[in-house]
Amino acid sequence: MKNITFYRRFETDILAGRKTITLREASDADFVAGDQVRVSRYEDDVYFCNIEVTGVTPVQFDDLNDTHAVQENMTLPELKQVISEIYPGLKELFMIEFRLI
Ligand SMILES: CC(=O)Nc1ccn([C@@H]2O[C@H](CO)[C@@H](O)[C@H]2O)c(=O)n1
Repeated sequence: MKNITFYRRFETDILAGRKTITLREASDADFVAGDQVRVSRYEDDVYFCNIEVTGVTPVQFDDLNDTHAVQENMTLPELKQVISEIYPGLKELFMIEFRLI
């Protein structure tokens, strides 16, 4: 089974179904719809759930909108700030949509 990690501060939102996408750089977006993926925390690799990927779509940083923010359980300025910290200067992102399984 493939694996993906999330920063631990997002674990609660993911488990509650409040965060249903993640925006990643290309090297971290090697998934296709239907993939079942093991999810663990980035900091300590502790497993916390499995997800099914429901879609992978390229998205430009400048095209991020309120729908993306809602799917991340953030405001749009918060989301842009978070992404700018994780991927400084990166314009081409990939939206990985998922659901808990
Ligand atoms: C090693 C590494 O890059 N790990 C990442 C990368 C991203 N993300 C989250 O995805 C969304 C958009 O980027 C935001 O909620 C991010 O915090 C994450 O949890 N863990």
